[in-house]
Amino acid sequence: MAAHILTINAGSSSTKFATFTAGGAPQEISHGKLERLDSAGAVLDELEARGATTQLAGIGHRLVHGGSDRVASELVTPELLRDLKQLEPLDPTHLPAELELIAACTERFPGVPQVACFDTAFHRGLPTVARTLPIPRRYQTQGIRRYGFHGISYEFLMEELARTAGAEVARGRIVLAHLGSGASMAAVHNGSCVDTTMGFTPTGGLVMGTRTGDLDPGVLVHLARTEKLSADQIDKLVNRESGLRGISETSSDIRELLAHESTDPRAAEALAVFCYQARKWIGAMAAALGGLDTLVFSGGIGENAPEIRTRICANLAFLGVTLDPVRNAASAPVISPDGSSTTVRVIRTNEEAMIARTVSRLLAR
Ligand SMILES: Nc1ncnc2c1ncn2[C@@H]1O[C@H](COP(=O)(O)OP(=O)(O)O)[C@@H](O)[C@H]1O
Ligand SMILES: CC(=O)OP(=O)(O)O
Ligand SMILES: [Mg+2]
Repeated sequence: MAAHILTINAGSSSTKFATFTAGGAPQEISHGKLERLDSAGAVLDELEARGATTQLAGIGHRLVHGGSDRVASELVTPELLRDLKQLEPLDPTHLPAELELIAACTERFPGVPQVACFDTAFHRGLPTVARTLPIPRRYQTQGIRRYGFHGISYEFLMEELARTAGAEVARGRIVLAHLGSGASMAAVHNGSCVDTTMGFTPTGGLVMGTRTGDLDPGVLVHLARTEKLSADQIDKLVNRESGLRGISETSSDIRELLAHESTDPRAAEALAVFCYQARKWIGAMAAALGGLDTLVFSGGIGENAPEIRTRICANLAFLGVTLDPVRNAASAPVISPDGSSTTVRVIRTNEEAMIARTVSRLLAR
């Protein structure tokens, strides 16, 4: 059996993995999804059982946070791991588990090169005006600023857009909407990201499955005082108990909320807030770009929920955004009518493929 590349994408709600051919453009051999497993060891046991770990030429990992210094993918070294360990408090939802997986791979597959791909790298060129958070300047030197996330997905979407719609379209004013259990948007012009909804952590921006997104900081001050919430309790509140789950009191999953919205007003309200906020953020990103040529829907929700896309795009005709109902219902590659001033697209993201391409490129050096 020929050597292959294994990619591991440890997201907040699941771990996705895939294997690809090594050498040349990576072709997918297999992929799968693991629901939450308790330990990195258990993840690797499962991958071994599924035959994903034989003949490894390299392993690629998604790392949600790379801090200020990691602006491109790189080979995993002990120094890199030491640096990343320092960043753990910035993203307790993703980073500790990701670093544990790398350590477990080092132990189990000694000598197999590993590559770290950072979600933050796509946003490295954010203009100062977009990356500056309005707190005292001294905190900037501690790295407190907007980073932006989902960058591996955005990189893939941009490559797909250039491949399917052409380089000129990919240079235009584009809003990429990655709507999954974590959700964010990026505003891209001339191939560079000029703004994004997530901030210092993946808790910011749009309302999500279990995360608040942007929230008046005064709410947390109030709760810290009245309920004496600790930092860990606030973390749990804003990352795991809020968003769609918090509003609906039942589920963080759009499918379940859609199934119950006619009988449960809380589910209906959660969906309404999600779609309203997504629409508002598209408007904000379009304002950052000075107009909109292409809107891309992606992620589990963006790719699979026509009803949600319809509700998000309602009232966006002033931006040139309209949907063709038949195309939208089919989740076609283009879901706007012919001749629209703004083209609305659905692109299935593939973070694993993007990671595999990166591993292949770095191993070829
Ligand atoms: N057919 C569907 N209709 C509506 N929502 C869907 C559908 N399939 C998936 N989703 C939504 O996508 C979310 C998961 O998105 P995904 O991008 O796979 O997640 P992750 O952020 O874990 O990578 C689910 O919580 C669910 O709300
Ligand atoms: C950055 C982020 O929120 O990732 P995910 O959607 O995979 O949780
Ligand atoms: Mg994801």
